[in-house]
Amino acid sequence: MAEVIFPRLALVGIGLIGASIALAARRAGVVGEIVVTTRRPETLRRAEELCLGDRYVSTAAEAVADADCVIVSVPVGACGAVAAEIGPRLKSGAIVSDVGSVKASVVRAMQPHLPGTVSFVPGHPIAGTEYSGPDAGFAALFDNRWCVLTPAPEVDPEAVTLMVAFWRALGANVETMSAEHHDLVLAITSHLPHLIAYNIVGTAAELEGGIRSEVLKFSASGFRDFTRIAASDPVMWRDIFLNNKDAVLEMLGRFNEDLATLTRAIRNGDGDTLLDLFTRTRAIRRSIVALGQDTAAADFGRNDHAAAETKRAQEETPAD
Ligand SMILES: NC(=O)c1ccc[n+]([C@@H]2O[C@H](COP(=O)([O-])OP(=O)(O)OC[C@H]3O[C@@H](n4cnc5c(N)ncnc54)[C@H](O)[C@@H]3O)[C@@H](O)[C@H]2O)c1
Ligand SMILES: O=C(O)C(=O)C[C@]1(C(=O)O)C=C[C@@H](O)C=C1
Repeated sequence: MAEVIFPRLALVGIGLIGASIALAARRAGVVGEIVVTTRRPETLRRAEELCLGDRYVSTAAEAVADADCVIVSVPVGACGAVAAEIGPRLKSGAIVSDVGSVKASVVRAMQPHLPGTVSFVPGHPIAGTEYSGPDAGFAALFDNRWCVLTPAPEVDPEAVTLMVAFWRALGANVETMSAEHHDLVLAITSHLPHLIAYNIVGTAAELEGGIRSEVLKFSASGFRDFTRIAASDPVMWRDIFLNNKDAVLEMLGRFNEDLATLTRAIRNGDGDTLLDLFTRTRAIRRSIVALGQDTAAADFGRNDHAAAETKRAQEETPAD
């Protein structure tokens, strides 16, 4: 039996990530009691039906009382308001963390509301799917995925050690870095890919009637892969782009320059430029696969949900 790291864990927000933390923490046996709270009563009821926690309470302030660790798993734009609500109720010595996809703005929004008696260890598990809500959670989500922690240099190292141990127990590999560095890296590896997916699916949707229906009919795996990403939660992604504006604009600027180079190569029939880039990008894909960053856990969960979604869509769509 694993050692309990946090006798009482409070989860504020119980969607895909909050639910997966609950399931993975239970699987690992590293928490005593899990207290769950979320904004909407129907989501809280659903979390209870799914047995994600031990206690379910209607306010974040109530949930965090006496918690050893509090993990906030709500859209990044809502983190500041949650911190303002829980700040006065936190136990002295507690650890507060989050899972937001953007770090610097979340730190700016949350830190001022947290008392000096608690340790703030912001986090971001780089693992997810395009699904949302408590039903989407699964215990293996973090297996062999990265979790980045961005504690300020003055944070109690003991608190950081506990959070590292917690995420490792959940299956993740952990690295610490500054919030600003995290935001720059994630702008290119996660945020820009989502922007491109939203844009290409939007462009296809704007095509005139005849072509548009053919795009849907003949959507082969290339376009289909983009539609998966473009199905990700709209509120979550609105908040990410609004909160990582500078880093995303920096990467978008570089992207646009490189796209102009490709545009010119196609116009000029410059096959060497195309071949050179495509050869280098294939090598990158192969090294990512070799590192084991593209497999197993998340795909397992995603495929389960994808199969369920396909079945649902088939049942709901009348054959014509
Ligand atoms: N989905 C992913 O792939 C992924 C991966 C890593 C990190 N994240 C980050 O995790 C966080 C949660 O994402 P998720 O995918 O679990 O989302 P989700 O939509 O599945 O769940 C969000 C939860 O937050 C609650 N919530 C929503 N708005 C709120 C508000 N204004 N105030 C309080 N609670 C509110 C919801 O009721 C729900 O319980 C986000 O910050 C996101 O950036 C997401
Ligand atoms: O796999 C997916 O569906 C994801 O988009 C997950 C993904 C990512 O971009 O890798 C999305 C946002 C999170 O902050 C972390 C992970």
